[in-house]
Amino acid sequence: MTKGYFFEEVDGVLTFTIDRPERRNAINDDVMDGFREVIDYVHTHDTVRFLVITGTGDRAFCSGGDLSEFHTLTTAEQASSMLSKMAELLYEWATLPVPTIALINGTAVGGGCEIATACDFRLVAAEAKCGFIQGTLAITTGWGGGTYLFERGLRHDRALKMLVDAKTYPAQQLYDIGWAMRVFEGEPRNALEEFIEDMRKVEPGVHKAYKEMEIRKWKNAGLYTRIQQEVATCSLLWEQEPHLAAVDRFLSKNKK
Ligand SMILES: CC[C@H](C(=O)O)C(=O)SCCNC(=O)CCNC(=O)[C@H](O)C(C)(C)COP(=O)(O)OP(=O)(O)OC[C@H]1O[C@@H](n2cnc3c(N)ncnc32)[C@H](O)[C@@H]1OP(=O)(O)O
Repeated sequence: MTKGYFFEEVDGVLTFTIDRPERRNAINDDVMDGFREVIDYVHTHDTVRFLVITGTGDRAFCSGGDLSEFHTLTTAEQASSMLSKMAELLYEWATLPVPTIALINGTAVGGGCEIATACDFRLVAAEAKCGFIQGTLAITTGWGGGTYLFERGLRHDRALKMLVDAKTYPAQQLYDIGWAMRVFEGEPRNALEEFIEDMRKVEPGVHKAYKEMEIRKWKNAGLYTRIQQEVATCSLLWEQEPHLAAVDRFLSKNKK
């Protein structure tokens, strides 16, 4: 029985894999515990030069929060507890002293898009589609993904459109609007190695210093507080009838 994730360090590359293909790699509490473990691993192993996140299989990178588990959360307070837990983990992830790379092997929706946006780089498989579909469930992003998106340098109208469309975009469009840095064909691992080839030649201390530059900017811009406000907004929407009904519709559709 899998824990729902696994991670392995090979030649300085630490790869965290979400391993719940039967749920399109949805995030539940066990996988959140995996995020905790892998973040702690980075802080205690200076051999790690790059942190990569990907998903098992070729159907999905991550389908966001596990609706079959999180549908039991019906109040703003209950939602906030789960959302805050993942938002904290993603903030620690985003502020790690190594380059972080989302190796998007398949569909990334909802919180899956938020996780990818919390990474420094996004490499997207040519057949993958990604989207902040939270709006179809009558909520906003709630793990910090909307706040990170406005920090990633996309033209404002393109970033906002991604959120308010609440739909998936094909890989090429994700590249054209500046969310994806690479679109790749074939083996994800090959695309990753090509992407980090030049970075490997640079001292880790230089990477750490550049990450610290961005983290200082985020601290001056009150990023962490803005993420907490995003969580609060999502929590309030979470307990409203439109969200609760949308989740029930998804679950009853899939109970066929
Ligand atoms: C703040 C973040 C926020 C949160 O919840 O905390 C969110 O992430 S909101 C967004 C939540 N996620 C979704 O609404 C996505 C739901 N899933 C889908 O839209 C599709 O499954 C998709 C597009 C990811 C893949 O479609 P595909 O046709 O390839 O697969 P199926 O829909 O047939 O799904 C296969 C199987 O997986 C189960 N599944 C998929 N996603 C989830 C999920 N997020 N939570 C729980 N279970 C999920 C689905 O029910 C099917 O199960 P089965 O028992 O085989 O019917």
